[in-house]
Amino acid sequence: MSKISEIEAYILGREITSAQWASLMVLVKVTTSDGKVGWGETVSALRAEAVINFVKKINKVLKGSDVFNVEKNRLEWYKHDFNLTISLESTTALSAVDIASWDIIGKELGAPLYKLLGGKTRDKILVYANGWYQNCVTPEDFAEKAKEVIKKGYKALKFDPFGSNFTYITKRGLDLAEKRVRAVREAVGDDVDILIEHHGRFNVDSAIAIAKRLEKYNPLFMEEPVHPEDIEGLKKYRLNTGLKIALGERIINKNQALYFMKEGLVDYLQIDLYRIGGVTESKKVVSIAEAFDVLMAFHNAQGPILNAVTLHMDAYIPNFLIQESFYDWFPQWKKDLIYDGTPIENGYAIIPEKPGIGIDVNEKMIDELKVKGEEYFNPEEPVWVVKGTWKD
Ligand SMILES: O=C(O)[C@H](O)[C@@H](O)[C@H](O)[C@H](O)CO
Ligand SMILES: [Mg+2]
Repeated sequence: MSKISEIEAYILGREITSAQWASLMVLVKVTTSDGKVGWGETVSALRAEAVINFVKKINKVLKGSDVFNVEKNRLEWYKHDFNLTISLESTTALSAVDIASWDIIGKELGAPLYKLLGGKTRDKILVYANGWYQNCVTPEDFAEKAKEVIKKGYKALKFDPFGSNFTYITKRGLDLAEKRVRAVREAVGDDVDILIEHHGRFNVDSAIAIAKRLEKYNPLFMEEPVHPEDIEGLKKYRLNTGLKIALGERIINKNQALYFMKEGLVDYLQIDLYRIGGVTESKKVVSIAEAFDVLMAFHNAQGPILNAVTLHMDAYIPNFLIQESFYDWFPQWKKDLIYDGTPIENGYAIIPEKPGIGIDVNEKMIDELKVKGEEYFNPEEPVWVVKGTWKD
């Protein structure tokens, strides 16, 4: 039996790049009694230290457990934690341990993760670019950077054109957002999909005004148009607009996901393996989504291990729309950490084929990348924006 002998977690980072949250990652290492190692990764947005503490608690609960028993191990933590399904810190810590466990399981069985999940429904993964618009302020800035994205072969790109507008969008803010979107649409042409990111920061009347102004540019979807807890607003948005709604990156349990689908409030579900419980829980949500004809567009905005494991989910699921990718805009150390193991080719990601998650971690880099002290914080710009875009 492959018993879990040690679960470790480190905050890794170097310089602040495309955004603060993208400049850190929490790396989780699971080691078994027979020396097998699995890698997981989880959230860092202002919670890195808290998540590390939860991983230490999970280590206490799961040490000695069989790494293959992913359901039992989850239930064991659920039994002890009492708040697993309502605590982001707890669910992200467990998610990383779950991802690392599946990495070991694949290595033990000599199979890439997608083969354990359901094989290949697609041979490569259509991706959309994010992170490409760092420091873009004017419409010309956005157009110029968008052209570079298309030159790399991407067929879709996402961006947040709303600057520092929050809750209520001003007329000036709406005019400038439209100019930015129009500039991108003109730069990329009609055959490339543009996806609008709101970062869940508007009241519903602003979100509806935005939809009415931007629908002529035919966005593939409108992501998190209203504040994430504003269910009544989302219902009103659904009644007043015809655009597709994408959401889910903040969902931390399958019951929340079910609610949005049961109420018809989501077209494209963006759960993230690092928030909802890793591979084990994501598999369940994918099946619920399939039953509601909801397509998957996994959120994937952290680091290279999370990116790789998400590609295995994309490989097998029947209800796939498109995959988010920051890969080409990762700080170099994130690519070097996995020997640049999951490159994007002409707008598609290649599915890793080696056993487990299918990437190798450059362990020699870990010590040098360990962040000492407090996470970086910039009071001028929220942690979740692409750096240098909280401007009008
Ligand atoms: O859709 C996305 O990729 C996310 O909204 C990112 O833009 C966030 O900034 C990040 O997830 C914060 O942790
Ligand atoms: Mg988002």
